[in-house]
Amino acid sequence: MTMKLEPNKRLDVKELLKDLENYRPKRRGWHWREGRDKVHKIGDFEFHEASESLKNSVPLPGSRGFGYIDPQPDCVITTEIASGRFEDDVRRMRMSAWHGADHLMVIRTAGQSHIDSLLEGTTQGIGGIAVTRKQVRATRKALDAIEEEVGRPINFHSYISGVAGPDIAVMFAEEGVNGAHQDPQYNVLYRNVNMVRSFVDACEAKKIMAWADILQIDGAHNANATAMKAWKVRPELMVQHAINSIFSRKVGLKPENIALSTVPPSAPPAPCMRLDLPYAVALRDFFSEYKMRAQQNTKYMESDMKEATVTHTLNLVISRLTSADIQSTITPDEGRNVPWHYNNIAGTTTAKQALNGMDGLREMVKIDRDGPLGDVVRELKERAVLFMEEILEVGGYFKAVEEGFFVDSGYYPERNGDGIARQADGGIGCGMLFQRDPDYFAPVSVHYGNNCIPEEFDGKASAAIGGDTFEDPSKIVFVDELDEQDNVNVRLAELDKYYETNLIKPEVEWRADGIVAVNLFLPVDERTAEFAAIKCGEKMGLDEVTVVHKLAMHPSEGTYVEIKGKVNFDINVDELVIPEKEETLSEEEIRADIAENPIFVVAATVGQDEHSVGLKETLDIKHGGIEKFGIKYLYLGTSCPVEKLVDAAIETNADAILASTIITHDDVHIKNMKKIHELCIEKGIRDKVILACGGTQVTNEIAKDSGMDAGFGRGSKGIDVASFLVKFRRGQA
Ligand SMILES: Cc1ncc(COP(=O)(O)O)c(/C=N/CC[C@H](N)C(=O)O)c1O
Repeated sequence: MTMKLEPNKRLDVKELLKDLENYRPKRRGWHWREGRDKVHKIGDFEFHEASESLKNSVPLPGSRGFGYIDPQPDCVITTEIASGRFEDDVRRMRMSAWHGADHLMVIRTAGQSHIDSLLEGTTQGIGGIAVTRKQVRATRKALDAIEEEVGRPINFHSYISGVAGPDIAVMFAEEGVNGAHQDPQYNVLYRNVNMVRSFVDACEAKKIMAWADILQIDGAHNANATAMKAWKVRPELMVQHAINSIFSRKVGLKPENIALSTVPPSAPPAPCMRLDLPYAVALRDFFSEYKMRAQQNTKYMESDMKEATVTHTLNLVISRLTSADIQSTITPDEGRNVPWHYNNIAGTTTAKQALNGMDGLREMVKIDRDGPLGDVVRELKERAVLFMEEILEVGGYFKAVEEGFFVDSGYYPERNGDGIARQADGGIGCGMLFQRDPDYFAPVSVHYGNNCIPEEFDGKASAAIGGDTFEDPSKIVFVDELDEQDNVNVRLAELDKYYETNLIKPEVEWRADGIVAVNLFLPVDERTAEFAAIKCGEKMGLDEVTVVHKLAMHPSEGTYVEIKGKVNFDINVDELVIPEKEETLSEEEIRADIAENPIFVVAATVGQDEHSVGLKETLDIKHGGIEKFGIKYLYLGTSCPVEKLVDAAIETNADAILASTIITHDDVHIKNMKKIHELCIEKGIRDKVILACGGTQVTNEIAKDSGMDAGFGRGSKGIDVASFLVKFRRGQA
């Protein structure tokens, strides 16, 4: 039943859908990363806040300089995926897992909170995904295979809220969901579900979550995103955390499964550290027995992905200066539209990179509680306690909600009277609560509150039905599809020519959606640039061109614009001309050949170029350069005129010239390569000397087109060059 994934094969959605009715989750409950409390020796370094490494992963690009290590931070890292089609989301989950996410959160389709039953089948979602049993089961089955592939358990997460909360809790427990948001305050404040109904439902839902060992995330972060000035609700956020946490404890959730959803309430250009760090400290003072789920604040995210990433990084500094058991990421394009594949990865890798970089920060930097931070911490706690006291004074939580205590834009005890007020006798589901009869009996194994179990069942309520679905999964009713049109099979059929074929199209959310993004700069004001950019996209042959981001570089000098549009072609990969990848000879073979037939090389960084690192690494023995294989060389340094380099080759009767060129302004790298080639012809040595050029923007194709015998791009090493020289001399390259 378990799918097997091969790294060099795409996930087969059709195989995933096979035999779903018989799929059973491998395990229940939340998984924390392994090895969090030990020192990890990874590459040349020790990590003090890391966890076990992955079996398969994609390291950060910068890992190239560190032996391609990919240290995994100690905390769980989340990415939220919900393109609306689960069959595309599972592919994106696989990509995210390889980049370090082990908590995959699926946000529900708009308004699912108001649906008072379970959705069945796999309908397409809007701005989220229709969370149905089939979608959950298919996703958990895919994650079973993905976690095998990366070598780390993955937590699958969604939401237990809305009027069908308890039903969803049961389905999640049956299907092995590992984490869920559950906070009755969310229903009340943001979905206007009747407050009494919400708390009664929450008793049932939380009881079931406790049984299934599902980790709970609360909903306090929403006040952040909803309040006019989020930093003003800091006292209230702690009150909301307190209410949901103690309520959850009373129902039976264990503290280590109660995660507070904490989001730094502000962002630059505000002095966000001075507002958010004291808050993070105060929160952790109050709630040290629970887990912290830190997340970037989505409220201040605009369409500028770089800006979003910098704010995200500042949030991560707070996590490292205080604590985060789960670091949930937000995609940098959250401020634009439904997140795109590669932006889920971008959010994940921002977290991984920053947390790697700040490993052990608290061993060096201490929070100074004697300075201004201490005063703010105390003040925030006082304000929170006063808020809680006033709730009691007015007659309790429901009364306080009716009086609009929550999400008021005032900095409590200030009040601006613009809080979200709900009536205890109003909202969705109002009047739908019925007192249980004295002899009420529910034949289920997990249930909240009075349950008068008949003597004959000896305290085992579910014995009345021979066991319930928690005990006997064969009793789960699995509905494959309800809607003949809106289901995954129809979607797969529509795109059949792009599944397991040689045809591909660019995509950002869904397979073959054809969407591409183009970044351009136009030397005009913002308004003109917006329309000119669209025209550029159309002239490039894109359809449905829209601007997804624009930023004035100057009121009149120019504007940076990002557009998206659809291509109306697909690529047949079989028709691509892909040059054979150069196979590198073994070290021994290279060394033996050089020992028999020495090679002498002259090398320099040419033109006005001062970049020397890459060439030095290619040459000297310390970095595995060509010297390591016995090749002798004369290094002429940087900014070396090509004439001087060619003359040196003549004087030393060199077998090869190695030129390095990083700068590509005005295609200077190409011009220099051509000049070396022409000079060698002029001086009558072209057929006696091997010409090779390296540089971050150099490819083998560009170099050969410019008269070189080979080109070496980013990431090339000494052995690549040495192997080429030997093979070329043998006439094999
Ligand atoms: C406590 C709670 N319950 C339910 C829902 C979702 O409920 P609907 O299906 O009604 O949208 C949410 C949503 N939060 C957004 C996710 C955020 N990006 C996060 O990571 O926390 C929620 O916070």
